[in-house]
Amino acid sequence: MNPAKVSDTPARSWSLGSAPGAVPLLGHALALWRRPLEFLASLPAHGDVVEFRLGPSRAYLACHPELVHHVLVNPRVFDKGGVFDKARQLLGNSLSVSRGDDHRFQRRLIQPAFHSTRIAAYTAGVGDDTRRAIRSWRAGRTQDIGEAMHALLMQVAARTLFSTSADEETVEEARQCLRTVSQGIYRRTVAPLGIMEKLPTPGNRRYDHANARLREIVDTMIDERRRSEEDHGDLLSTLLRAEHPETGQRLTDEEVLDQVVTFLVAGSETTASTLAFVFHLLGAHPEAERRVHAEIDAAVGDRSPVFDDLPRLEFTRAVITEALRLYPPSWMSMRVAAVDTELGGHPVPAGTMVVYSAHALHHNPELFPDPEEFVPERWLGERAKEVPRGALLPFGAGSHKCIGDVLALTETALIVATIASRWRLRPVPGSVLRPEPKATLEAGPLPMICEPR
Ligand code: HEM
Repeated sequence: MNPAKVSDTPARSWSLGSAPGAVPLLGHALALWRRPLEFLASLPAHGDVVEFRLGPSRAYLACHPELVHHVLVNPRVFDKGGVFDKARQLLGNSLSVSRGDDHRFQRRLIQPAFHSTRIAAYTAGVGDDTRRAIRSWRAGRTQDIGEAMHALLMQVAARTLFSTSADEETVEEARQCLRTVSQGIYRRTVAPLGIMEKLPTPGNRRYDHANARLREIVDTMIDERRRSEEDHGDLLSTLLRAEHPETGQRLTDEEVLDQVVTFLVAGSETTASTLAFVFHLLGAHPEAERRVHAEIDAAVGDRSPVFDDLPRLEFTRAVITEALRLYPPSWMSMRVAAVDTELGGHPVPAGTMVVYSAHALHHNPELFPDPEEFVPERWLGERAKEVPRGALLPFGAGSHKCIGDVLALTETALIVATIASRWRLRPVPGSVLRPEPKATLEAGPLPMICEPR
């Protein structure tokens, strides 16, 4: 097959390395399975492109930001195959798993719904939702901040997507279903064979039930909304009214359902984990915490923060960016070479898996000095300009770049501002952060003590 027509890899001499420590038959599969973060972060030291083996198959990690960019902006060559094909069976043909012309079509239709001018309206109630959620917090009480943020995020996601149509009980039920579905999708996409999920085990039955119930809940809301024909100013209304700019085509109810479930899966745990990491970092760095508190007090005071306050929360946003650098929720993603091609001048045969890892990029000392240190100042003023282009990649790049990035950053900043204006969260002595790399990077158990400010 002829090499595909792609924008060339940036011209310079790129080094190809091999991951050390391959085990007979398995290659590096065990290392990637058992300690994925350490394994991925160790690879850039061996080259700009590093080859590793998963059983008999060869795979490549694109380590240099320019090569990662090259992979992500050439989706016809580096295609969303592999796990995304399996995810498609689970999520329907929605934005995150579609490809090619179909993806381009969906993206054009849906992109306006995420335009920054709409985000202000979607997030208008986030501060009030957060206030309500933390009303039950008591001085001295310990709580798992990951769990608390997950519950809150589901309320916020429901508000953003469906405004007021969901009652609290239904939202909580949807949250429980979403947890089961997200974990099930992860297990099913990484499982090499499609047999295990078809067996009538209790776990599979739980997954099937949660998936059916979640879709039923969302379906009911779409149905109600279609009948009322009112514009509620939320994401669901925008999706239902979205029209392709050229063809005028709209999404069917089934397509809206797939998209909404995808937004819940792609947007809730990622944002909730980011918040948990932010509060963990603030609890561990009192000086940064003081600065965040002072900034929020000056910019927002006692009222609920809104979208327009964000420009004045510069340090708070730098803390969030630094949390996303240290703990990117989307820690690894992959593409498959659709045709024989090359990466950094090295041949990549069709069918080869090409991986990019935000975790590996963000922890590379060549890109970020003292990569393990929490330094929000990296993202302020002139210093921010020193960060190499493409080195920070929490939301990916190219045509599949996260469509919810502005929404996620806005929700995160508003929630941090609302909570930090009232509470300081202290780590429980002796508790240690152990991030869990699953479908997203989760914070794991994170007990923190609430102290009123
Ligand atoms: C901190 C929170 C979030 C992070 C870190 C994050 C990260 C990412 C990343 C890295 C990708 C690209 C994956 C790849 O290249 O394979 C992605 C895609 C996507 N994200 Fe997010 N995301 C977040 C929040 C959200 C939210 C709030 C939504 C929606 C409400 C969302 C919806 C999506 C969708 C639909 C895609 C697929 C886009 C496409 O393929 O065109 N995400 N996200």
